Amino acid sequence: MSTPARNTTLTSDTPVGAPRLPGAPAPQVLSARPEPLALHASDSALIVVDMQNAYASMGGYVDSAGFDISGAQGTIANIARTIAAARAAGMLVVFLQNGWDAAYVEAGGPGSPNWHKSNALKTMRARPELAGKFLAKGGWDYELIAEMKPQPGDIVVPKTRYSGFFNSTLDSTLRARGIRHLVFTGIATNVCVESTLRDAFHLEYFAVMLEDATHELGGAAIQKASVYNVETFFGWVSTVDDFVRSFAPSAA
Ligand SMILES: NC(=O)N/C=C\C(=O)O
Repeated sequence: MSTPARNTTLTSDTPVGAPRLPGAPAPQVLSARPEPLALHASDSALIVVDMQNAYASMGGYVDSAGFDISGAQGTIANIARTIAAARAAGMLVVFLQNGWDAAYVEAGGPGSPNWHKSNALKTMRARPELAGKFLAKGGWDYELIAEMKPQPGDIVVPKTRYSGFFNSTLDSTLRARGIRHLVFTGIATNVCVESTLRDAFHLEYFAVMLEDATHELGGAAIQKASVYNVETFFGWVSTVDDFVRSFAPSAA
């Protein structure tokens, strides 16, 4: 028996996806790597991760903390296109919203690794003039960006850590609706998108990330590494064009 060469991505043309119940509608086939995915709008959700001023707007947390988000505008346009296609197809749209109460109790105190690793909390401690500004519920930084306002039928799930599944209603919200496939977009590819997608894998969801609808924190090599991780270990990788072609062909 031959073993695959190192760093070779195994591919196949046969679509994969969650088992289908008898009588379930025929799936769409989404072109993806390492193989196509078979999913239907009714058993899938579009997950829009943390498209808040903190992560996508100049003057927000990550910009103020020194990360380069100059490329985020293209990502915003691509996510808006994906949301429109999902809504047209009748696919559930879920917005994750990251942050804490205004007193930062939910952020954890010094006994929490989050208190030590969160660059929002660290930046506010280093620059007291910014205290209370980042990721606090009720503030501009916490708000979803103007281009991504939820519409009736969409669901907003607040979260307090990088993974959208941790201490949140996300899993029960999806299971109650029979969702088995998750389509990931948002910021940041290598932090909250990947953390949530990894947890999705462990919770038996089939997860696909639209690589041109995500933006990294840390540079192009980080984006590439995260895409590699998803494609090789945790799920599938596709593009906005392929998603729109599969679910809203008249908009493609
Ligand atoms: N939404 C994210 O990926 N967040 C990344 C870092 C942070 O929230 O500090």
